[in-house]
Amino acid sequence: MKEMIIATKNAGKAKEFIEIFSPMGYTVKTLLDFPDAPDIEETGATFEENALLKAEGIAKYFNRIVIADDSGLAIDALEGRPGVYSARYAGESKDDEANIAKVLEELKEVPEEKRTAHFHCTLALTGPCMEPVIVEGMCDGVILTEKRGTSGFGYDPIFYVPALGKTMAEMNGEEKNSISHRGNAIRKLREWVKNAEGVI
Ligand SMILES: O=c1[nH]c(=O)c2ncn([C@@H]3O[C@H](COP(=O)(O)OP(=O)(O)OP(=O)(O)O)[C@@H](O)[C@H]3O)c2[nH]1
Ligand SMILES: [Mg+2]
Repeated sequence: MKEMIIATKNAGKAKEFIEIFSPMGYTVKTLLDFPDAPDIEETGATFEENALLKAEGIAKYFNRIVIADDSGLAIDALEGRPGVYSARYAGESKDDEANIAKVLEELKEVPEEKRTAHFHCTLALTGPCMEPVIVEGMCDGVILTEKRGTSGFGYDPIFYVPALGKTMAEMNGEEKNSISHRGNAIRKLREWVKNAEGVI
């Protein structure tokens, strides 16, 4: 069995990587399976810098190829915030509910037509003796005034995708992966992974 390591401790991301890579015959492991793996500080100013920091740190620890994901929500009316701070927007405890509450409070006076937003996902794949591969995916949406749906994670309940007429938390895994920033980025990497079979 082929095994792939995703350098993430986020269970929501882990589920989405498993959904996409399992049908390709990969057993997907994440850092939730390796509690002793080091914590990599996300000190970068961009998604790409943070994805690279996580991928390089964890590839060195395992001495093998890994993939890292740095992602977040950029809200136009908030000049792109929370951006790279999406996970810890309301504090270091990384509380999804508190993050949503903070965004809704900040957008309180903002009318529907100005509540446009975008999810970004940057993936970095790297390992010993190779140049990193970087891909990006995006998804456009609108921030609602209250939560809808219970699936997914993070800001999914307030992120409405006009193309499907649902919030990301109202979609099943297949629907979300078909249009999401992460799904779009993983599909770009999938070609690279197919061509590198036997190396990963
Ligand atoms: O509603 C959402 N649906 C998504 O599909 C999604 N993707 C990212 N995000 C938000 O952006 C942060 C990433 O920050 P992040 O890349 O640093 O990841 P993280 O700290 O959660 O885990 P790790 O991979 O670093 O271990 C996450 O925590 C979420 O708040 C999402 N929210
Ligand atoms: Mg993080």
